[in-house]
Amino acid sequence: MGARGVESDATAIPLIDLSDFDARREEIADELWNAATEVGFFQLDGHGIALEEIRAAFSAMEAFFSLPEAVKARYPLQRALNVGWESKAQVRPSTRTPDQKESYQITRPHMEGLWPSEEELAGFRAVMLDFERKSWQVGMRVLSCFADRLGFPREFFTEAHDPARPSYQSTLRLLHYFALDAEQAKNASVWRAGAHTDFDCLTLLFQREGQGGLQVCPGRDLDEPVWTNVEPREGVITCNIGDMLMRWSDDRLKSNFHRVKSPATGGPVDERYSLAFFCQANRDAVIEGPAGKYPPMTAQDYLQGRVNANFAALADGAG
Ligand SMILES: O=C(O)CCC(=O)C(=O)O
Ligand SMILES: [Fe+2]
Repeated sequence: MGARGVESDATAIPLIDLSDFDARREEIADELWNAATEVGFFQLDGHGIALEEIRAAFSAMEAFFSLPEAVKARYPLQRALNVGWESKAQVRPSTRTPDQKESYQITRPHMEGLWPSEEELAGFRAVMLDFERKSWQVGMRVLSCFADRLGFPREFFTEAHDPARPSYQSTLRLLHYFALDAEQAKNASVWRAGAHTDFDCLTLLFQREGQGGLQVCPGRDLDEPVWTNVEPREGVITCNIGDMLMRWSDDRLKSNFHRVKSPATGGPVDERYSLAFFCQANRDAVIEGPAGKYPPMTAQDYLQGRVNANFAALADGAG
């Protein structure tokens, strides 16, 4: 998975319009189900988050990452709680080198002492909390369609991702991929984000036009992966199914590999920003599929198992 691999644009990433949701629920649920069972990736339009709100979140994120390193370092990543700032600290089993990026994680119940002060960055906290809530609403809408199709009560996943509970662990992640000089850009072992699947139920990704690089590999077990570019479109949300929902659906919904490659321009590469919202079920939610394919497990134990497996893979040299 560390190699550059074959690239093709043969796989279409479905674009699904959520507008007029209540009246069109059945039709939308069909489209989401087909995309999630076949490709594992889809894009959303008509989702109700205004372009100005998305732009405001990107501006606030840029302002955060422009703070001096010494200020950002006051809010360091707390791995166990998935909050705070890291830089070049994420190593993937697929590449074994640190992703060339910095990120800042927001997980509502655990932010004490981790917000930059109003003097350091006025308005940041309010913009981000608002954006987190709006992203959550879109995520829950999509998950309610999967609940219908899986035979769960419609609000089943909304209750499992309840932000009012201390066990809430959905996360908004701000991502800044560094500019690369020509040497780094052509170095095959320099990765923006190495190939991985997400651990959560559903990921919502906001990208900027002209700042591409996300590639997906539909078909989880391919020995020879074929990578498809996901073109960024402003205002469109790119979604993927994560491992937690794959397990919860008895493997019917597909969590697929994806990565962020530096574009092969032959020269230096500009920086890139993206925003990801991870719908990750509350720690005490019990993951149990309708057909009982896997034994029940809490979301906390599930995630811990995944994190441990990643560390083990890094330690024993498996890719
Ligand atoms: O920045 C991107 O386009 C993708 C990020 C991603 O896959 C992740 O953070 O899990
Ligand atoms: Fe991801």
